[in-house]
Amino acid sequence: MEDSYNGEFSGYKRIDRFNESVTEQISEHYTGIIKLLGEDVEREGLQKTPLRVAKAMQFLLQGYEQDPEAMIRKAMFKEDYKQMVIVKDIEIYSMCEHHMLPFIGKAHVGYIPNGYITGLSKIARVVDAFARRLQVQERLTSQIKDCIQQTLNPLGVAVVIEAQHLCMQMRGVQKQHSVTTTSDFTGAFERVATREEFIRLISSK
Ligand SMILES: Nc1nc2c(ncn2[C@@H]2O[C@H](COP(=O)(O)OP(=O)(O)OP(=O)(O)O)[C@@H](O)[C@H]2O)c(=O)[nH]1
Ligand SMILES: [Zn+2]
Repeated sequence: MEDSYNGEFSGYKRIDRFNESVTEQISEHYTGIIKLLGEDVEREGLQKTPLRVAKAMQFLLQGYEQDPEAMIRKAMFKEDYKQMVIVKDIEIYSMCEHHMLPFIGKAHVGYIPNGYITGLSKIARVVDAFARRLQVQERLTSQIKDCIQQTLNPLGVAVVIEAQHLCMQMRGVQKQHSVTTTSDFTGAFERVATREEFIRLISSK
């Protein structure tokens, strides 16, 4: 999808234009899938649906085209601040790799700088870049943590994700209200007191 990048590489992909050949191929597959599911792909409402779905799926899974480490590395600033930085309530729209159905929730990310801070928006961009892939919630949590640890080399990183999985709500076990919480920590957050401070801060309204 070479032609879908902005000129200067910064880790982001332009999301308003997709590679035409890939879009066309995905679209053809969806035409087949819709037919196999018993629908008439020629009827008016469905004529453009395979194309729309092809674009939607590429949007939802655009994380493969992004480089989360590059996003942070281009916005690292020297700073002596050594207290906790927390970005909480970052919306997550990810796709369960088992059923290709969404899981939706919030990520809370904290780190304790060790000479460098990063732009706050970059934390949310890193979350998005990993979320917009076929995922399990556990791996998503760890990938966000590893990315921040490897780039900023902070004194510690903490990531908590709370999410609802449509594969458990719309189908399968059909539990409408279940919420899954995952967490992963490094460094200073392995100390109970530090971790508890983080949990207290992300729990406050
Ligand atoms: N650990 C984990 N499991 C997930 C996640 N998303 C979906 N799942 C689970 O993946 C499992 C796949 O189990 P399978 O038995 O292979 O699939 P299935 O027959 O469709 O399972 P049911 O959903 O129970 O009907 C299910 O238990 C899902 O709930 C996730 O992010 N993490
Ligand atoms: Zn699933």
